[in-house]
Amino acid sequence: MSEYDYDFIVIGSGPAGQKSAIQAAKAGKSVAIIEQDSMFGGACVHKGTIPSKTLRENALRVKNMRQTAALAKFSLDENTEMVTLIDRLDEVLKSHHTYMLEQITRNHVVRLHARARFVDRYSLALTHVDGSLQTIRAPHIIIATGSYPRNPDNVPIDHEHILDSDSILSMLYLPSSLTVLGGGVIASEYASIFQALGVQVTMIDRYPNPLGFLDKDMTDTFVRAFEAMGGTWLGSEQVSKVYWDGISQVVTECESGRVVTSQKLLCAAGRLANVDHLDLENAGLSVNERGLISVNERLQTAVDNIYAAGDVIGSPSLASASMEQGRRATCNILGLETAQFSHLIPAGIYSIPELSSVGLTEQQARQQDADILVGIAHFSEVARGQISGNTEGMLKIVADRSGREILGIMCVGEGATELIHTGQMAMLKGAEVDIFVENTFNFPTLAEAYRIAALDILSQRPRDTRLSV
Ligand SMILES: Cc1cc2nc3c(=O)[nH]c(=O)nc-3n(C[C@H](O)[C@H](O)[C@H](O)COP(=O)(O)OP(=O)(O)OC[C@H]3O[C@@H](n4cnc5c(N)ncnc54)[C@H](O)[C@@H]3O)c2cc1C
Ligand SMILES: NC(=O)c1ccc[n+]([C@@H]2O[C@H](COP(=O)([O-])OP(=O)(O)OC[C@H]3O[C@@H](n4cnc5c(N)ncnc54)[C@H](O)[C@@H]3O)[C@@H](O)[C@H]2O)c1
Repeated sequence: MSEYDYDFIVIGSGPAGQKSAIQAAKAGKSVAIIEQDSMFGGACVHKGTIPSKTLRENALRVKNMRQTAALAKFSLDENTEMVTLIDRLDEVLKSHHTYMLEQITRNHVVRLHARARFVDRYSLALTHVDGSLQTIRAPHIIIATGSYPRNPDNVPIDHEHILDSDSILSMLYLPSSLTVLGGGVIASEYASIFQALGVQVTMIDRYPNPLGFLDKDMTDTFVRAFEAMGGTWLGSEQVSKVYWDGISQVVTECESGRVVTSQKLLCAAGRLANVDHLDLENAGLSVNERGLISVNERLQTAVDNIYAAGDVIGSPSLASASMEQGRRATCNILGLETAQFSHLIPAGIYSIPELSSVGLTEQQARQQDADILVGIAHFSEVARGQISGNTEGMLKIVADRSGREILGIMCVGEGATELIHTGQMAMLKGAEVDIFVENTFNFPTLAEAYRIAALDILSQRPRDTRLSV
């Protein structure tokens, strides 16, 4: 009899854990996936990606209604229940949950509802919901335990007035005003979504611009659009104290002396790796200085039979990247061939308006060479943008100084997170800027923006290398 219960044990059922388990099962291995939550799917399904994007759909509807002259002043009243704004969430979650469970069952992955901790490098102790204990062993263990919101000491989260990204959607009513602490991805998405719903939103961050990893033109467009909806962006402000006044307001004090009051506050100040209950030291593991599990390029930890994937290993902390890391961790253990991992991972921010980016920003590219060429297409120049009234956006292509090699592509505006993939594929295949000029696009489409931005670059090329355009 084997000394092991399974070939593979995966801790965590988020995007990283799921894809890791399915890949192992497809390779004919016996697999157990352990999830402490009653629901399967991790933060992505229950607290993050899917719930926030469901709310966003309704916020967009409200925003689009306001574009009709007769409804320009339309607003939701203060007693609007949050459930009406995420009315489709139950349906979306149920169908996603069913799809995931069917996939797990179809592939004979054993699902264990328990909290796992290491006993040694091959063994895990499971605490089941009824308090019972079980120990299971496997030669290969994958840690995919994800992350949870970081709550700074000076922000007393009570999940009623002062909320984090896990509890924000549990508010009963749409608030009249909301302070959003942070200028990162979660902050920008929720701030613009709530502002589009008519909530008076103030965003506060210690940095001068939100989403500092994105191209400055993109974030400037985001801030302009946010402020045009009535929102307030307060950059370069360090929050010193947050408290509920006990009556009706959350008070946010900044080191500059500025005081902001609002009905609710959302703290979106980053996320921390979920490792607290794992007893990593029993397996011979520890976390790095950022509290993350360090892995090598094969996603292997310092203990050679233990791999890790997803938010628990840090950046880019995306559902999209976590899935791919989970799959690759398993492939690496099994010696299955995978294409080289591409670092061209797109960023997609589901704010209003959407933002998306792949490769270098204009600022990053200029640091390497001041003479790069940049082509811009405004959605207002694209027939589809004019027809749909979606004229707020722009697409930018950053090319090398010859105007041929594509260094980066970024887009702001509705459809940005989809549009980016056309450029991503061109970059992955090493195509030159000309590909967007020499091929036919459907008309009218927003994708035509690629052609316009590429033509903009072609017109700036050194004379002898220009195409006839
Ligand atoms: C508000 C919000 C919006 C987001 N939007 C997007 C988006 O639009 N696009 C995108 O790509 N990404 C988005 N993300 C990021 C995305 O959700 C994460 O990158 C992704 O969920 C990480 O996947 P994971 O598998 O590493 O971990 P998780 O999804 O966090 O799953 C980890 C699972 O492990 C379980 N677990 C932890 N410890 C144990 C233990 N000891 N025993 C058993 N089980 C355990 C947890 O209960 C959890 O279910 C968003 C995140 C948030 C918070
Ligand atoms: N669409 C997406 O892909 C998506 C959506 C949501 C979340 N996510 C992922 O979730 C992760 C967490 O997102 P996040 O927005 O919480 O983190 P983040 O690290 O992106 O942003 C945190 C922000 O909070 C600010 N901050 C922290 N403490 C502060 C203080 N005391 N005063 C003022 N500002 C302060 C920081 O300066 C930073 O800008 C990200 O890594 C992201 O990849 C992705």
